[in-house]
Amino acid sequence: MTLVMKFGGTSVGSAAAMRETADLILQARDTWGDVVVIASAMGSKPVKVTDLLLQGADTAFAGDRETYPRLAGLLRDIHYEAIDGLLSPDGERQIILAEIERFVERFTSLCGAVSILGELTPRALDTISGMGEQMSVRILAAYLRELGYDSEAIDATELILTDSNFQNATPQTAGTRERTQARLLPLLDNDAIPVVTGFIGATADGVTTTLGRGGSDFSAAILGQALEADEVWIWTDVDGVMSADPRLVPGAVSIPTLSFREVSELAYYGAKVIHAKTMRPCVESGIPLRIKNTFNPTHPGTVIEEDAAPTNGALKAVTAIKGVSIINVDGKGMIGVPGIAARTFAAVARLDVSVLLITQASSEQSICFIVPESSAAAVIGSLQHTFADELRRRDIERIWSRDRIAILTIVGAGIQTTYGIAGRIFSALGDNRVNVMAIAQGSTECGISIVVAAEDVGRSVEHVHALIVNQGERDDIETG
Ligand SMILES: Nc1ncnc2c1ncn2[C@@H]1O[C@H](COP(=O)(O)OP(=O)(O)O)[C@@H](O)[C@H]1O
Ligand SMILES: N[C@@H](CC(=O)OP(=O)(O)O)C(=O)O
Repeated sequence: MTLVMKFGGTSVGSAAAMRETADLILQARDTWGDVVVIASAMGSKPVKVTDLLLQGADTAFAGDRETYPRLAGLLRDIHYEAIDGLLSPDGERQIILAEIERFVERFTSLCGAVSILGELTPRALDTISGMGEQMSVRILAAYLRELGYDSEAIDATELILTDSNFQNATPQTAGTRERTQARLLPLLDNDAIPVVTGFIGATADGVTTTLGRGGSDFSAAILGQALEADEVWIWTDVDGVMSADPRLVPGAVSIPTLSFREVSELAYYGAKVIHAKTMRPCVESGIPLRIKNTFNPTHPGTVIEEDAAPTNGALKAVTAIKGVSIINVDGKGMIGVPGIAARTFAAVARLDVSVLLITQASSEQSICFIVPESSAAAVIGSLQHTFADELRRRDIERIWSRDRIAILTIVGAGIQTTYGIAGRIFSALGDNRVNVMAIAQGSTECGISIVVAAEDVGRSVEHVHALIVNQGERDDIETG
């Protein structure tokens, strides 16, 4: 039996966390036989190594030559402290310290080059930001060896073949399968434990790419699919997927079972606990996914599979994304004119901006959609250019945006089929003076997304969450 286990930044964030992680790896190995480990960059909150690497690159690009050397020192300290806590002086300590030192020097010289050239390409950003995982896997694998187990740190640049869409690369399934099986199966046959970098892959030319922020979960699913694993487990710092972000809602409860569709909707609309792309390889290969807490491993966490248990109540979780803008294209001259929507979204697509939610008034007098706040001005410019004639003729009266918007998403498989659900949600918001600016039924039909002003989002999450936990007697949501 093969189990792929991914450990997030907090699970490898310190020597103590890495000890817990190593215990979990060895226990799983006793039960499953073959275990493949994926690790993220060290990230004991609030300091995430990936953030430090990106900050170094960004400040160097801005011409600041003081910050990246300071960050290099911090990177060295974080990794050296873990090494000192895990590896003995008569073991591999010096060798691994020297390996980390080489990465720190590389970071410093790459940032130096960025500051001199005044150029920071997405390709350079991927090389720099992927180094956190390259450092953490070397420490974890060395610690497993120190405990007496055969283990090898592997850069996923050897396994995950991607396109060259730097920062958000797409894996190529066939090439990845071939490389992964060729590299990992012999190790597993020899009872070794591969410890693979999350987050990164490489183009056919061997250039490092990254799979998008939080992408180590996706790495685990990609490797699970490539190895035809029996299950993929994501180890993090909470008891699975919860009814809301526990950092925002202290009363959030763990959800024992969810379907792939429900989790995809939650992840897409901001639940950071799992990366939105993780589900696809698992769905394609029918591999169940489990989310568990490294720091509370006896808790069963959340199991995600196609046939999740039917729900008693309809609502399971609420999530929110901030930092988005609403864009409106309004005009009576749009009524019944074919192609307005197509031209609107073509204008957005030209900017490579992703649209998070769309609604259209039934009279076709307005199209409204949501984009990241950072893209709003460019989107407005592109739409004004596209519809210059219609604006002149006043067929389109106004193209406008509003910043400081949030999307609230409520998920649950029974949401469409249970009477009164939408009414209860809107009453909860209305009774608490939250103005609803737009609504969309989730594309996967198990969610409702509601657009509200950013200042209302905290209250909205709180009151909708109260509805979730007060749905009466339920056995699909744990309340303890
Ligand atoms: N619905 C949710 N359920 C559980 N955790 C959530 C949810 N929404 C947001 N989170 C946040 O996701 C965090 C875990 O993701 P992340 O910080 O990326 O961990 P890791 O470093 O282990 O990948 C949790 O600490 C929690 O604050
Ligand atoms: N280290 C990368 C990838 C990742 O998935 O990290 P984590 O598992 O800690 O969220 C990031 O911060 O984006």
